[in-house]
Amino acid sequence: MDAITHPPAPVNEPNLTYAPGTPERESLLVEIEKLERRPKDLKAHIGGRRKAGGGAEIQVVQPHDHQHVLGVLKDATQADAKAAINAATKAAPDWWAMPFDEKCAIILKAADLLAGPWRQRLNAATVLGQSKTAFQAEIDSACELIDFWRFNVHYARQIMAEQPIANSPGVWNRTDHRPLEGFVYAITPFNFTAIAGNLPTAPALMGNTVIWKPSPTQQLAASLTMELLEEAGMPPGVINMLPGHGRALSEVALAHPDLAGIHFTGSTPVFQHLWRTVGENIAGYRSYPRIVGETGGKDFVVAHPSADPAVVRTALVRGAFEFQGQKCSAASRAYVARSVWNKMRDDFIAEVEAISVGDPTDFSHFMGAVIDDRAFAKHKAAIERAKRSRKLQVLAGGQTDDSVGWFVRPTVVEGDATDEMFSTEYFGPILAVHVYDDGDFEKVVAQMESFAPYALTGAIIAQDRAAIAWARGALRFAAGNFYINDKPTGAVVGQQPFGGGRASGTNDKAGAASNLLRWTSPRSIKETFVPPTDYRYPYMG
Ligand SMILES: NC(=O)c1ccc[n+]([C@@H]2O[C@H](COP(=O)([O-])OP(=O)(O)OC[C@H]3O[C@@H](n4cnc5c(N)ncnc54)[C@H](O)[C@@H]3O)[C@@H](O)[C@H]2O)c1
Ligand SMILES: N[C@@H](CCC=O)C(=O)O
Repeated sequence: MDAITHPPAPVNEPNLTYAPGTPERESLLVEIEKLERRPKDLKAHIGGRRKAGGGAEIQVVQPHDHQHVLGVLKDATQADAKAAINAATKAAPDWWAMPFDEKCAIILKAADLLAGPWRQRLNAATVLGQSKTAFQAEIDSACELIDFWRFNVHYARQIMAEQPIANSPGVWNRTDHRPLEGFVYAITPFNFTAIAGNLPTAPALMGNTVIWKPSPTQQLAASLTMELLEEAGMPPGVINMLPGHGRALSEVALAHPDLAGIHFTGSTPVFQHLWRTVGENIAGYRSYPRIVGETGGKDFVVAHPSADPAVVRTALVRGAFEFQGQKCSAASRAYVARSVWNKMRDDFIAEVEAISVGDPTDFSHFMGAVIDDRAFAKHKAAIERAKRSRKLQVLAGGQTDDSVGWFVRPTVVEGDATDEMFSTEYFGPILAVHVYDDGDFEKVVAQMESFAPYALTGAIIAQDRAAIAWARGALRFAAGNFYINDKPTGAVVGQQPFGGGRASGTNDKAGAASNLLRWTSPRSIKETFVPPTDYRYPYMG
């Protein structure tokens, strides 16, 4: 019989500093050099075998040096999709039968491999493939993914232990936390290696088999994550990874009767397209697919007249421009009281103009390049429109250059709070600032609360406790992650469960029990020890 066990309690993985002379800095550079040497063949993983997809070739390049090819993948076709779904279906019975402790051990081993021998390989892939600085890669592809894996094991065990609290005399009630019946389709974004690693593994930990489609621009780190999981002992067919754009894959997966769930992170329009397609196909599924999606944001910082200008300045620089503003949580609109703005404006603009942008393998840079030519064109168009607008003024940045890499300077635009700058997600290093008269604090909060359709992250910066309390209430539904006197980015697994409402997603909170619960379908079991043998009740006399 299985014992009731206690795996190690989760603790957050500490961030390494990468300061000059540290061993982590040296070993990251060694891994960067290895990955840069020759392009990697980024194959599909289907039923434990590596296989080239059958579609068109796609090159994965360094965003900060777009002539430098890191790897090549082939877009997955409908035939690849069918093969992957068959592999997931075939692997399911053995995976269901595997004891839960063994599933936990695979995930905990993956976390330890990543904390140890794989750390710098995955960080190097994230630096090169997604143009993250060493520190931005460390908090993502190392610490956050390790945390997701360790904390998910902890939360999954809490779910498994959850049992009915009452039993009538002679009865034992139990809950069987079953996986879903069918496969889970995990679709992941370019911007976080940790999110890409979490979305397929969370349903797998709960006993499901998975089809994983990473973003083409994150494929280098995704392929290494898959290799790491195989080294940790993930059995063939439990997670099947198909590279590419996903269109052919979705044509098959979203129409398949065994689609049991979608675990998505990415933009709001793509999520709405997936949901709409599921709606159209609803009569054809064996069960109602679970749909979990964390999507876009237009995240805010509100600075009250009592705010410390230095705190506002730092929260805006880090919150808006780290990783080129390509965090769903990035501060992209700020509302600053005029008295505070007057004290911080010049220092803030000077600080933004001094930010160094370039190849992130040069550790002196604070920012790298934006992810691809599409993102570059979108940011450039938004900046050019701001330059032409009479309602807006570009105060800092505004320059773009795609000759070597897709570089966009951190840009600050001041102006009218009803402009689309304050409601559209550009997903780049563009911060819109609205300066308001100190007496208009409550009026401005009322306007910005629902001006954008999103509700992901937001921050209030103030020293006046009554203002903080009031804003916390007034902005209750405006953000799923709300910060007081801090930047709106950098949620930590186990500390600030992450996700938002409104157009930002289903708010199932990645890395929390509420997310894992979506990948189970509980069965209630009642056992009667001495069952009745006479159908008549006592009242019948
Ligand atoms: N809320 C969050 O937790 C969170 C976290 C990270 C990123 N995001 C959001 O993600 C977006 C940026 O990431 P992105 O550019 O990778 O997003 P995206 O929506 O362009 O792509 C996300 C994924 O969907 C895939 N995809 C697109 N069409 C598809 C289809 N028809 N079938 C299957 N897959 C398809 C893409 O290839 C990619 O793998 C931003 O909007 C950002 O706010 C949100
Ligand atoms: N969880 C991350 C954002 C993930 C989205 O891109 C943060 O809190 O900054």
